[in-house]
Formats: sequence, structure tokens, C-alpha cells
Amino acid sequence: MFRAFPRVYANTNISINLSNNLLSSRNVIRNVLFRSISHVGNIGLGKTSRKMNFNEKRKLLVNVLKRNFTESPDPEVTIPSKPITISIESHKLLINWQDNQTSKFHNIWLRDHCKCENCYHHKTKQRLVDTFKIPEDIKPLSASPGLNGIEITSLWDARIEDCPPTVQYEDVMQTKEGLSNWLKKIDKYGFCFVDGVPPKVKETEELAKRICFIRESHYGGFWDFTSNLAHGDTAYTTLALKAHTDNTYFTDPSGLQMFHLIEFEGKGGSSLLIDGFSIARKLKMKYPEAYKVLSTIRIPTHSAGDSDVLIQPTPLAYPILNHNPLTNEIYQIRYNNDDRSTLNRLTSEEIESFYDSIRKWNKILVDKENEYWVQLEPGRVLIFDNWRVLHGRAGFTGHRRLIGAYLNWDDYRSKLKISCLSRQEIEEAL
Ligand SMILES: C[N+](C)(C)CCCC[C@H](N)C(=O)O
Ligand SMILES: O=C(O)CCC(=O)C(=O)O
Repeated sequence: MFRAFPRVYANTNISINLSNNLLSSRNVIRNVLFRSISHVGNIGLGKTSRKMNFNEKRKLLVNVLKRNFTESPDPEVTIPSKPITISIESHKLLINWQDNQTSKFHNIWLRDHCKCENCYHHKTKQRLVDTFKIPEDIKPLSASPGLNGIEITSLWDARIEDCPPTVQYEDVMQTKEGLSNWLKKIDKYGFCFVDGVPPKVKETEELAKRICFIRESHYGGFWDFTSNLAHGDTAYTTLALKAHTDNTYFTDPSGLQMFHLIEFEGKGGSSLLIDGFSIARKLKMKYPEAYKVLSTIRIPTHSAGDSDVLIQPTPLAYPILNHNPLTNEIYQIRYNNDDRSTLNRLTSEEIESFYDSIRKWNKILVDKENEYWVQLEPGRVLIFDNWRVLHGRAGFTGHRRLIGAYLNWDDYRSKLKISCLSRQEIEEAL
């Protein structure tokens, strides 16, 4: 489970697995965000004169990190004074160890050596990743030691179509490992398909509850809807829906959203997924000023389509791009241009910079290279992180029945941590 161990002794052969299928909590542990898909595998460093055993490495890492935060190193292990630091060059990641040694990893090498199940065949021990599709300029967005080592969250684009994260229903429902693997994929990619799900309400609802209880809302609990305007929202029509995140009108938008298309006789209606963190990164690189505007200007939102509902968040308006105040890393996107209320609290300058910035955001959002279109089908359940992944829908004709649910962010993250960390690790994360 542990992927990164601090290099303490010169020439110590330690393995760093910068795997990105680590448990990563955006609020507690900083991630390394790569621009496109990036998974990395074991990295051997130097020749060993003394091989630290597994527990020593792990204990040292945890204590190094504790020291960074609590100045209370474990008495069993002498802790060097300097914390690990990681710096990013245009083509390399540098890990600066406590003993003043520096390890250099080429970004393309890191990506090419991923050992996750999508990139490496663990039985045949052969590489599955297409080396020649790795962008030459791939690089991390940021990097820092995490609780379980240096963690990398994968960003993706339309190419995810070649190998979308997918698990099997039976595995998820029958085994703890199956559930844990599902949750880790949702954490790593921001979405995951579950194949082999009986196209029925009962089984789909049970699947959602495998993670946690379903979140009730003014749309109900486990929803089962068609284009009958049962609720005053365009989701209940045949209209196309542009890329958005749900619940921008809730103070606490739902963390996960599950869809299972169980009936469809008609045309169109395919689903759109976009990695919002990848879009945000591209915006930051190309239009840093626009990124700053969308990270600061607050946008009022509402849900008022039902006669007995007027939902607005507290405070009334949030930025579209929201950052963790401790780490300044993006942790939540709140974007639904249709659910945006009147902009009546902005200055004239803010109005101009908002529209200029949102146009730049949209220009990247609608770029085909960032859009993953997929036709949902009975038996294949989609679940996605509503704080990161934008979704949408093509317009359609005919009968289309979609069932699904919202799950709370905190309860999802709780299940992820409980299913991936030992009791001791949980203790150490508190
Ligand atoms: C409940 N169900 C998913 C069917 C519809 C939700 C309506 C989506 C709403 N416009 C939003 O963006 O939050
Ligand atoms: O009908 C769909 O495929 C998705 C509808 C939607 O975007 C939503 O309910 O938020």
C-alpha cells in the first residue's frame, strides 16, 4: 500500500512507487496532479548497502511527515532534521531527501513505468501503456509527500475512452477488495464504470448503498426519471445539457452521482464526461488571469423549478473553482451555467472580467480533445465525483429512463479511507 519511502541513507536501495491509485484525500493529503493520465510504478534508487525493511521505511515516512506537522518523531527511529521536498522541473521531478541527496525522475519515465492494472499486466509482467502516446511535455502540476507517500492524481482527456476505469459488479458486491478497488478508481480518475449490474432499481440502489446511504434531495432519494418534467429541471426534458456539475445551489453539493440507463428506445442521449481538474489546469496554464477570476468571483445560484422549492447556498455565491485554504490546491468545481442566478452584485469591472474568463473556460471545456462521450447502456453503471468531473447529455428523442442517486462527499471519502487504510494508518491520519 505504501508507495514512497524517504531516502535517508546514501545508496540505500529504496523503492518508490509513485502509484496514483493511492488513497488520496484532497483535504488532508496533497496530490501530485499530472496534466494528462499519469500513473507511475516502482522506482529503484541506487545500489543498496543496507536495505530498509518495509516497516522501517513506512514508519520512517510517517514520522518524517509527523515531524513536519507535529514535531514529535517516533523515538524508535532517528529523524533527519530536513523534511522531504519535491520540486518540479520542465521534464523532471526532483525529490530532495533529508540527507541532502536529490533523486531525479524524468516525467515521461514516471508515466511510462506505471504499474497500475491499466498500464501493466501483472500476470505477464508486460507493459500495457502505449509509450508513444505519452505527451513529450507531460509533467506534474504539483507534488508533495502525502500520508502514504507521494501521491499522484491522474488527470485525463478524451483519450480515456481507450481504457475507462471499470470494475465488475460481482467483485464490488461480494468482496472488500472489490469495493476498495472501485473506490480507489473513483478517487484516482473521478469516475468509474461498474459492468454486469442487473438493469433494475433494487440492484442499482444496493450498489449505491455499498458506498454509503443515499442522499435525499428535493428530487427524492433514489431517483428514477424520464423526460416528463416530473421536476422543474431540464434534466427531466429531452434537451441537451452542456457540461456541468450538479447541485451548485446546495451549500454542500453531492460528492458522487450515479447513473444507470435502464431503458432507452430513441435516438441521441449519449453522456458526456470531462475532467474538470484537467480543464482547470489548462486554463491556469493558458489564461492564468482567467483562472484567478474564476477562483475568486462568487456566482449566485439557485434551484427554483419546483413550485415548492427555492434552494440557494449559504453564502449565496461561491467561486466556480474552489481551493483548499491550507494547500491552495483545487478541490471542488461548482459549475452549471444554466443554474446561475442573476449577476447583480458584481462591479462593472468584475462583470467584464467574469464574462471574459468564463468564455476562456468554456473554450477549453468544449474542445473535443477534452470531451469523453459515451452511450450509457443497461447493465453498465456510471458513478462520478461531482466535485471534479463535469457531465452532460446530448439531446434525445423517444423514451429514456435513467435511475441513480446522489451520495454525500464526506460519507464517500469516509468509506474510501476505511476500505483502504489500516486502523493504525487511520490513527496516524487523525
Ligand atoms: C436528480 N437528477 C439527477 C435526476 C436531476 C438533477 C437536476 C440537475 C440540476 N440541474 C443540477 O445541476 O444540479
Ligand atoms: O440525463 C442524463 O443523462 C443526465 C442528466 C443530468 O445531467 C443531471 O441529472 O444532472
